[in-house]
This record gives sequence, structure tokens and C-alpha cells, in this order.
Amino acid sequence: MAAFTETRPHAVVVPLPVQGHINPHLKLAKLLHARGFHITFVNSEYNHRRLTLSRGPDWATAGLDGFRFETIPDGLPPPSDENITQDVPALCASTRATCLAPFRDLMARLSRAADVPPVTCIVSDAAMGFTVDEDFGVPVLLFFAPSACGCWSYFHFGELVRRGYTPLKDESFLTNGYLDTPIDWIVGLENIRLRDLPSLIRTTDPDDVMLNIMVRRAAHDAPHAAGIILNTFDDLEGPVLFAIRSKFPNLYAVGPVSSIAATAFTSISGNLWKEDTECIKWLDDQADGSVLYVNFGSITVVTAEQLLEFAWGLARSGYPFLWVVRPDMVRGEAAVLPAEFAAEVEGRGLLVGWCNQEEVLAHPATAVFLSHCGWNSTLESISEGVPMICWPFFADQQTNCRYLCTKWGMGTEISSNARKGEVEGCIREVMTGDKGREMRKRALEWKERASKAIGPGGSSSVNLERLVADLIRGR
Ligand SMILES: O=c1ccn([C@@H]2O[C@H](COP(=O)(O)OP(=O)(O)O[C@H]3O[C@H](CO)[C@@H](O)[C@H](O)[C@H]3O)[C@@H](O)[C@H]2O)c(=O)[nH]1
Repeated sequence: MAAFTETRPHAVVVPLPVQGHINPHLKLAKLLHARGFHITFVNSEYNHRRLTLSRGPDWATAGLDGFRFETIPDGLPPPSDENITQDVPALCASTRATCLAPFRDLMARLSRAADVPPVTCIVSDAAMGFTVDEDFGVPVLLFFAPSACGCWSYFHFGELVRRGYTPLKDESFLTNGYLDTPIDWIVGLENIRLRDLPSLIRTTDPDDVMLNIMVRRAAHDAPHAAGIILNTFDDLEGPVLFAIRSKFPNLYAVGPVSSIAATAFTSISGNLWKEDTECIKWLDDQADGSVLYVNFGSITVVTAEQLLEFAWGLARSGYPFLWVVRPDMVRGEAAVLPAEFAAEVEGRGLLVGWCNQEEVLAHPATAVFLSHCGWNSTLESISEGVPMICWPFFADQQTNCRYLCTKWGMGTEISSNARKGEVEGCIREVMTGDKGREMRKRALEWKERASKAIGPGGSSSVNLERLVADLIRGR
């Protein structure tokens, strides 16, 4: 077979198979493709089947010239419409234990393939760090999907253990005021308490799976990578990026990748749930700046009781709302709301199972985002200048919430066990109160600053071009 003669650089992109990681990896892959790279995007089998369920059997062949999907086994049981795992620890453990051997085979297959250029680099999710366990003969860049403040906290886990902050002695330490302890010694992090560090750190179990993979392994793997990519921008997380750079000089802050990529190749999407399209038409019929948008991302699970508190808080607030309630959002049971609630909010509230969030946030009717503060949601809200009501659930969301509320001024937090009265009051305050006005002003300022970062000559644009040049040079 004749050797492939094309000289295009070839990036193999490997995301963790959860929505909040697939999205930024796909967007970064599209950006690299737009700059001349051939892309092999590696889905796990579980993910591939999920995409087939949500997008139909032909989704992977609808790709672009030079943008291919490959699939490797992940050891997870096959998903179905009824069986979608939100067991992220199991998913992380399974991919970590299973994927290296098939990935090795894939790399060998790609090196022999006659119809693709030779692989020149690997862009791997930091949570799929098995990619640095072996030398594949090309540079491996680790892409951390959480915020820089979240990642930097993870990197200090070892020091938090050494100083005796974690693991917590027992569960009582979650409620006895201990979490209010200031953490003022992590260079780059400002105005942080123990409770604001990613929730994974607040464990009582030193062998917690997520802690091992997301925290210990990622901190261990990072020095073995040729560089670190973060989905953020200098203006937003300057001090923490400065601190990370002092340890990892090859740092590329290229975000928000969501908006930079929005103009390119909309035909490729990584949505794992079927997207409702009616909600955009519904938003078209609402007045500008009148709708509360509620979405807790792809992983959050709530109790049936908490779902009801949110429901009645929304109903009592009196505002129009669009609420995404995933079918798998309630722990251990179907997410169903009572008929009285439906009757109460008829014509004013719309519930859907999944939406195109970036479109919803960009819609002029959307006023406020009630969110779990996943990093993608946070960046997407910043990119559209939408203030946030923050209900952090786990991982870096606590840290993102703290920054949104105290540093960036565009967020306000509600309690983790918020009752309907608190939900209602908070919505009213943010929709029409003085605090809401100030938050909206700050959110619009951040929108402007994010747009500058990814615009011509902006810090993220410059970093992206530097990343592209370094990848092409094989650094
Ligand atoms: O109806 C929906 C719901 C979500 N999304 C998209 O799905 C992504 C969700 O990502 P994110 O907001 O980050 O939430 P999670 O899915 O919870 O993300 C996980 O991954 C993130 C990156 O590591 C972390 O910041 C989070 O804490 C972690 O829970 C975003 O791009 C959303 O636009 C939709 O398009 N439609």
C-alpha cells in the first residue's frame, strides 16, 4: 500500500466520555481542524452508542473531510434509553483501567493506515491520562476541562493532606463550621475557604475513586505531558493562571472555546441526549430579558424532594421559565412533577429533557441562568453576559460558584438544600432587584472581556495560535 503523502498535522483527541468533557474537546478539535489539522476524535464505545441513540445511526459518517471518529472499548455496559449511567466514578475507573490497551492498538492502526496522515500529536483529556503512561512517539498535551481555579485546587490536594485539612475525620466536619476555615496559602487562589475547594477534596475516604483519578492521577500525570491546555482566559483567571504557569510553563489558556468554535462546523455535535428544538420557538414568543433558564448540566442528580422545592420556587416566583429536567435527573427514580405543578405554571413554564444550551443562553429572552456552575455552563453564561444563580453540586462547581459570586460579581449562591421560599426570593431579587441589576452589568462586562480574549490579538487567540504552532513543530 502506498504511504500517505499528505503533510497535514494529525491530532488524536481523547475526551473523557461525559458531556462536560466531550463538548470542549470537540470544540477544540474543530478549531484545530480549521487550522489545517487532520483530526481523529476518539470516542469510547459507551459514548459512541450514546451518540447513536441521540443522533441516529449515521452521525459519525456525517463528518467533515479530515475529521474522523474512532471508537475504543471502555469496559462499560452498553447504554440504552433507560440505562444511562450517571455513575461518574465507575465511568472514570472503567476508562482508566480499560482504555490504554485499545488506545495503543488504535495508535498502531493509525500509524499503518494508508488514508490518514501520520499522527503528530495527542490532545488528551487530563481525566484520560493513561495517554501519558506510554511513549507514543508524539507529544501529548493534557486538556483540563474544569476551571483553572478548580484544577489548581486539585494540584494542591497533596499539600492539603500534608497539612491535615483532608480527608475529613468524619461526616460531622461537613456541618460543624470546619469548612469555613480560610485557605489563604494557595498562591493564585483568592478569598477561598475550605468549602470553596472542589467537593472531591472534602471527602472522609482517602481512597475515593474520583479523588484518585481526577485529583491524584491528574496531578501526577501533568508533569509528563508536553503541555497543559485550559478552557479559560487570562483576564478571567489571571492570578491563578500566573501561578499555574510558574509550575507548568507550557500552559495554553485558549477559552472560552465554546464561542470561538461556535461559527465553525455546526454539523458535528456531541450531544448525548436528544435535543428539544421547540424551546427556541417558545423563547421567540417571550419578551426580551423575561425568562429564567434552569439547567443543572449532564451529571447532577437531585432528590425527588429537592426537585419539588425548585419546582414550587419557580412556580411561586411568577416569572416565565425554561427548565431542563433530564429523565435521569432524580436519584433512583423517574423525574416526574405533579399535575398541580403543571397546572400552576401552564403557559408560563416550559420543561424539556435537553436543549441546545448555547442557543438558549444567546437568546434575547433569556435573563438569568439558575445553574450548577459546571465550567462549560459558567463559560457559556459569561460568553453571553447572562447573570447566574448558583447551586453548585460537586467537583469544581463549588470553586466556580465562589469566583462567580465574590470575584466576578455576576453570580449569587443559593443553599444546597434550598427550600421553595429561598428559591422564589432569590429569583425575584436577581430578576428585578438591585443586586440583579448589578449582576447583569457585571455579566455584560465579562461578555465583552471574553469576546476580546478570543477576538483578533486577544490572549486566547494568541495562545491558540501558539498552541497550533507548537503542535505543528512537534513540541
Ligand atoms: O440541556 C443541556 C444541558 C447541557 N448542555 C451542555 O452540556 C455541557 C455541560 O457541561 P457543564 O456545564 O460543565 O456541566 P457538567 O456536565 O456537569 O460537567 C462536568 O464537567 C465539567 C468540566 O470538567 C465540570 O466543570 C463539571 O463540574 C462536571 O460536572 C455544556 O456545554 C452545556 O452547554 C446542553 O447543551 N444542553
